[in-house]
Amino acid sequence: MWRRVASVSHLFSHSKSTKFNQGASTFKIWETFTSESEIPTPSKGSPFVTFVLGGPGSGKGTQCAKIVEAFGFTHVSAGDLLRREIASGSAYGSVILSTIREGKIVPSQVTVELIQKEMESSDNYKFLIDGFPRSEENRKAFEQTIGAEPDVVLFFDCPEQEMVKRVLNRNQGRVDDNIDTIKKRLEIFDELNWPVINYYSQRGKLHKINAVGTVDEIFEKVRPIFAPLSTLSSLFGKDHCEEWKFVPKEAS
Ligand SMILES: Nc1ncnc2c1ncn2[C@@H]1O[C@H](COP(=O)(O)OP(=O)(O)O)[C@@H](O)[C@H]1O
Ligand SMILES: Nc1ccn([C@H]2C[C@H](O)[C@@H](COP(=O)(O)OP(=O)(O)O)O2)c(=O)n1
Repeated sequence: MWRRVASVSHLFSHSKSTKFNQGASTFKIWETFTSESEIPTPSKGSPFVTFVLGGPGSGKGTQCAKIVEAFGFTHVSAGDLLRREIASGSAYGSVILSTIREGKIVPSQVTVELIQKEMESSDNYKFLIDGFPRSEENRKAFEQTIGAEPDVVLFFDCPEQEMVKRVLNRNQGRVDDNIDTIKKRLEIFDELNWPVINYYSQRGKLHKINAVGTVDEIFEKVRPIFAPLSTLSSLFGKDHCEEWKFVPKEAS
């Protein structure tokens, strides 16, 4: 589905101590990583995908905004896409609304289709997929439909009490930000999201982040995970984004 116009992926396959000569200077990249398994290694022909996991109110959306600002990702929030679909009055709208109201998970086919459209309409190659996958069914549907594995998986680990407090204070008028629906969402999170978290943990892709603290404190734990991407920018300048640009297959 995706084609890389030109690739610099070979840079990602070096170990953390690789040195690059640039003029008089020698750059060492990946030094913020502590192990090989933490190095993002986008595969040829795929977008660079980061899944952002965590319970309701754990701060996923807040941290995504910081990552977008610092590292130029495109933020694709599954919850926002579903809410947009409801607002658009589409055929799926009423089913999505009642599912969200009950604190349940919308069928994967619907969510993956919305994510796919959003990715295909973007010029970017770096995506933060926020609030997805929320279940093994979500995960498998994405892999089958989009044909991509995530390069990085973030998991914002937050105590339940803190999540409840944050959601009740969110004040965005969401139909699911009330105590009854939150209880249900937390139950569903416990039941369906842990298998996904364990799956990526076993594959060495999971970055578990303690989500308690100020927004800036938490972001300082997130920043090193993406540092190699900004090292690439400083080595190659903004044009490297163009080199990585993805175009839909049909247009190639
Ligand atoms: N570190 C934090 N400390 C306190 N409140 C936070 C923190 N991060 C986010 N929030 C607030 O908590 C609420 C939920 O955050 P949000 O990013 O929307 O969570 P999620 O996307 O995981 O549901 C928002 O009102 C947000 O402003
Ligand atoms: N992969 C997803 C993501 C969200 N949803 C639905 C169910 C969720 O309770 C709502 C809101 O999701 P959103 O990620 O915006 O909110 P929280 O992280 O739960 O605060 O959307 C879904 O069905 N499937």
